[in-house]
Amino acid sequence: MKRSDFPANFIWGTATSAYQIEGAVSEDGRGPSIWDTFSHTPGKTKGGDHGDVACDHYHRYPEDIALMKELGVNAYRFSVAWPRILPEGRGRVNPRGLDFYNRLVDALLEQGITPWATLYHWDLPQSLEDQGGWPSRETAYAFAEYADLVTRHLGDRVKHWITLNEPWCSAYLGYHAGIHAPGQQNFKHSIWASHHLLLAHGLAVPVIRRNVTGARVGITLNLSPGYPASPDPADVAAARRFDGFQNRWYLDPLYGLGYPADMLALYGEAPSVQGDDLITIAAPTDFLGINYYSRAVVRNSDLEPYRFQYVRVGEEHTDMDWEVYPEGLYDLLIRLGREYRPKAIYITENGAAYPDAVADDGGIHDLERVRYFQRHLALCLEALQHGAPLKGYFAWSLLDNFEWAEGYAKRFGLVYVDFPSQRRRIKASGYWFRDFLREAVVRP
Ligand SMILES: OC[C@H]1NNC[C@@H](O)[C@@H]1O
Repeated sequence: MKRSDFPANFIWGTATSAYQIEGAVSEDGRGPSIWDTFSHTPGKTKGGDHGDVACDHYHRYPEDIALMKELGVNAYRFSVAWPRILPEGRGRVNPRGLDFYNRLVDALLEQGITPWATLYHWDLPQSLEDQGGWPSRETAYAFAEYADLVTRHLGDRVKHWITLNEPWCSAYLGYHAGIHAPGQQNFKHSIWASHHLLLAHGLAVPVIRRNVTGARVGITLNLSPGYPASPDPADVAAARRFDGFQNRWYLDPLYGLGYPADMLALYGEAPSVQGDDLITIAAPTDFLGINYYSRAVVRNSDLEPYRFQYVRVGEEHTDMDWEVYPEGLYDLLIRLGREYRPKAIYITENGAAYPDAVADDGGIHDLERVRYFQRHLALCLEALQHGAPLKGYFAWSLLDNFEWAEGYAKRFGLVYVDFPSQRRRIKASGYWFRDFLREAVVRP
């Protein structure tokens, strides 16, 4: 499998997010986000890690763009930090926050790298959380105002917009499991949050189209194909419930099907739908972003409310203890193409954490990660050849960074970051990606 097997106009990028790499959390007028609060709450993150400095990308972005250039990517997916733009979430605008993204976008374009901007990658302004957060409908309206402001300022140069990153994580991990910010454990709030996140997306789509000539708008979901642990009908039904919990709860409303009836019955908890919400949420988009890491294998369980239990399978696992299962990406791409028929699909994240270390020769020989990318890209190609509308791939991540509750111990980067010194070193996987991308470049 080589680059030239893919369409010549296939997008090849790397991805990051603001809170995971920027640092400078109190600089140039940025306000606090729920992740500032959560990561500074004792016991919430491994080793008390937080994003105060992270990869210091706020100051080092020229060096990081030079790394993207060296890798040979033609696109870069980053997120805009809402609390940098609107420190209180609404109202007062912070011009220095806007200026950072102006400089970032200009520097990317100067290097011939197409900017892909995610408007929300989990760093909700704390003041909005204080007023109810995503369980409150007001937050969806605040998001639409934020999207309007940002796209009016960057839309002349940024044409690719992802409204939300992984609303499932924001709603479930943040409001029910409680392992992500804001750390609530309230099922009803997580259902309301999921609805207001989708509503926020739907409200923002027409705003982005109005502000950005030639906009390409989509959303990014973290989707996992679910497989039953056995052919037992109880396990098969559990896999269907997992699929509803993880995938269909978001895909169905986004593609005009409303919330899945089986899940509404299972939950016994209706989202706070009002008026034309479901029409708003199903606003036509130009692409579906997929973040794929692994599959889920589940069996039946009486554990309420989801009534499935994960089963650990497979011989090979990453440092996150996620099974390496590239076949799941193929299955997912084929299913989505057939069942939801998105105009286009982009893999907006795919990658793996491994316990990387600098070897005596100064290199980082992350050959497991090289294999991970090779195997997943091979199945991307197969899915594409079998009709999946796959148009691009973003490796997660450009840099080792703040892996949320896992802190800095989980390294996903193509580039190794020595955090005390902030020195960047391209890993073997980065050099592999570079050579893969160079293969099809027509030499003058
Ligand atoms: O866990 C790896 C990645 N998954 N998707 C969202 C990103 O912010 C994570 O770092």
